[in-house]
Amino acid sequence: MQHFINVILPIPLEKLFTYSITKAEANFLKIGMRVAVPFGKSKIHTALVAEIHTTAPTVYEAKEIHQILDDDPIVTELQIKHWSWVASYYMCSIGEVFRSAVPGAFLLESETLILKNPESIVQEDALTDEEFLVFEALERQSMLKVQEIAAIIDKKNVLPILKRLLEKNVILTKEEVYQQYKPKLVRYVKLGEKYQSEDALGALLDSLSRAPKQSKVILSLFQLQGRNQKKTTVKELEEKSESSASIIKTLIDKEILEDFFVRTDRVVFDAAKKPSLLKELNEYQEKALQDIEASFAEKKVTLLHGVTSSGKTEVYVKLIADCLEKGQQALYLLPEIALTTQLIARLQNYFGQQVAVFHSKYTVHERVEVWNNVLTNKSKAQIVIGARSSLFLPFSNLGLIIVDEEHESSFKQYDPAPRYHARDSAIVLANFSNCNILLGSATPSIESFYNVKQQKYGYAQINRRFGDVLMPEIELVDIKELTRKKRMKGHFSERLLQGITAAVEEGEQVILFQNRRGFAPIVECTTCGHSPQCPNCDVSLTYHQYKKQMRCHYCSYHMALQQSCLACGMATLNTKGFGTEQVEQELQQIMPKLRIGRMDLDTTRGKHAYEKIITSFEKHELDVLVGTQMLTKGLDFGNVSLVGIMNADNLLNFPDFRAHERSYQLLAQVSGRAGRAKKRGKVLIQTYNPYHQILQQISANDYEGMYTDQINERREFKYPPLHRIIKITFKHRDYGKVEDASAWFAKSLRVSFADNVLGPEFPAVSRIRNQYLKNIVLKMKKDQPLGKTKAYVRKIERSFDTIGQFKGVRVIYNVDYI
Ligand SMILES: Nc1ncnc2c1ncn2[C@@H]1O[C@H](COP(=O)(O)OP(=O)(O)OP(=O)(O)O)[C@@H](O)[C@H]1O
Ligand SMILES: [Zn+2]
Repeated sequence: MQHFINVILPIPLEKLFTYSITKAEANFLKIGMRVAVPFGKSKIHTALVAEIHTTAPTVYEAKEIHQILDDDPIVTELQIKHWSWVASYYMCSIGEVFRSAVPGAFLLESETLILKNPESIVQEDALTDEEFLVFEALERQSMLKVQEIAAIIDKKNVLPILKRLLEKNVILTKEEVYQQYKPKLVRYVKLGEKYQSEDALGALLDSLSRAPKQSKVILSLFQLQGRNQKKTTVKELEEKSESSASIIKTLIDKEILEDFFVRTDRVVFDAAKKPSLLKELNEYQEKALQDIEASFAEKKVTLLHGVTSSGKTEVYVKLIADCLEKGQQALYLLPEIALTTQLIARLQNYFGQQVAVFHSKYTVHERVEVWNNVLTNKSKAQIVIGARSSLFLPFSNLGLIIVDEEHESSFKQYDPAPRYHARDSAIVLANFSNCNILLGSATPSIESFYNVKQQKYGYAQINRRFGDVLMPEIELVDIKELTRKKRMKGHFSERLLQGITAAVEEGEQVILFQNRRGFAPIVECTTCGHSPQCPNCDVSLTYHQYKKQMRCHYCSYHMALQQSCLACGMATLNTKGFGTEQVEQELQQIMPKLRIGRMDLDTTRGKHAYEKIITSFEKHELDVLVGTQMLTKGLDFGNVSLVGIMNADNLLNFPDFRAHERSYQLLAQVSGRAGRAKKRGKVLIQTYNPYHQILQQISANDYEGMYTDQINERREFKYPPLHRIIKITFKHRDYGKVEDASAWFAKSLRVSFADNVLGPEFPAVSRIRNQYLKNIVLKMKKDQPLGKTKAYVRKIERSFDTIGQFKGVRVIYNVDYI
């Protein structure tokens, strides 16, 4: 009898590929192990075993596998089941899900470039002979392909060796080097082990009396440590003792000093610190908790709808504690992990070292570590906090998923495939894992609230803020009149300036929100009307005053600000619109004494930049924080009494059927940062259109009213959650090709779906990085069988692929989203 495996290759192949294996291999292999397989012209790929069987493929002859890479599965069968759901629902291949789900180091192939990890301190005696050979080869040549390494050490089976070296942090794959984020190691010193006792120390100082420079180093170390009781870096010691690196090195060589390295950015929890007791819930939180538990008992997805600062996090903490008590794992999904230092600290405070953070910005090594800890159910990874990709971790005993801020649009991945929604995929994962799932938000998505209304989801509510602080008072400031009468100071109304002054005089803090970064979104010539465009994208360039640059926010294009118009040559360039940078600058001019900070993509690029701004605002080193929507995400500042929204209108006029819902959510979330701890907060919203329905609903805190309006609109215009949509995007450098390809596709779709096909239409930004884009939207009734529809669309795509004229046009699917 012959044996075969079907494997998942990390590439966009529609089908699993079959390879032949020996009987012994069949006995050894398990689903979820990796194998190295030949694919295409002499290429070796890492593939994942998905099925083991005895049926030979009919249309091709199965090749043999190259080798087995794992001793135990690294992926569970449940994951494979979940990944195939993701692939089929979001119309991509399971290989694409596999590729994005596992750390890059799991996917070595013959072409992968390997290099030495420059940050790592390698203990050579901890390496096996073979590992050492690889290490040595990389000392001589900085970068080698996997197949070259195989040749050097004369071994075909090189992948298992590389796998171990990756785990030991000795080597890196090339992709990793290109990651924008590099971990930083700081070098510290302490007194050597031998000199810890008084006697030994005395003897040492005596013996050093003839080496004044060395003894000065030792004395400086005492001074530094004595004063602040903390670890001393080599750099500090060098400066303090006015010595050189070589003197310190001599002392280290003599084992009088000992150096050690600490990663500065890793989320480490002080093991010595005792976890805090959970807070006692108030009666509203308690009631919500009971409702959630009752709903869990009925196996329902449950929505916790609690106003901002109602203490939802403490309810999650209770549920997590219960889950751990049952010996199960908990997953805490967040929209953007970079923005959550506050939350991580809060959870570590309760659960100590059981909290693991999974983060795409972490090194491969760290991601592999979390992966393995989750797989083997280590105590270090009982709670995983992570952004959307942590959904793909190898949980073996998942008891609870929390989707915090479930309404957030960043749960949707747009590029590359899988173009999935993490909340919806989490619901399916919970179902497959038979575990509880809680969605939480102060402003639930229309979809989730609809499911509550349909009684598909359970529901729990907290209507008041913790500590009975009132919801902030919201005031709309009509700036249309003020602008006409020229009574604005820059972009500030008198009312807003008064508010800021009053708050700051009381020793309170202010948050100002503007939805655009940069100084001004558009530069326009007042003579000829020309405004500089990005040469690669169909958008105007944004003016950034600080760098005196015009920048494209879609690609990285930038140019120096021109003195005169490129079209007509007149020196009449003017800015239109405004961004956070301008808000900051104007306010500083109006109130020079104010301490103002700014938080947007431009000020938070460095790894710690974000944390720094938050911390200095928390410590009240700043009076005012100006920022983009980064400010909205779950921040908890006690001293903010005023939130100012500079201009609500640009949010509302977005060309997306979710624009009004999003505006409501965004405004409610920013407003929610005001008055959280003691006294009632105030929100001032500047707008040209105070009668806009959404602004009225925001002022009245009327979520239900907003929901009713939106659901009616969605019903009328056939949008989710009442209808399903698939957006099909066509992409190519050639304008004409995109036109023809999309027209052909739309015509084919119309044969079956008639009026339910919209477009093709160019999106608002119809060219990005020199690629033209055109969209078709397919709408479906809820009861129309989804699988059949998708299969039909795929069939059209297959015919499309055979048409030579459309070669190279990319077809991209987005399900449920536009
Ligand atoms: N039971 C409790 N005992 C003491 N303090 C509490 C309790 N519940 C909440 N708090 C405090 O109230 C504040 C608001 O709570 P929390 O941040 O959990 O609200 P939230 O509902 O998650 O808000 P948002 O949706 O705006 O992020 C926090 O500072 C928190 O420490
Ligand atoms: Zn561009």
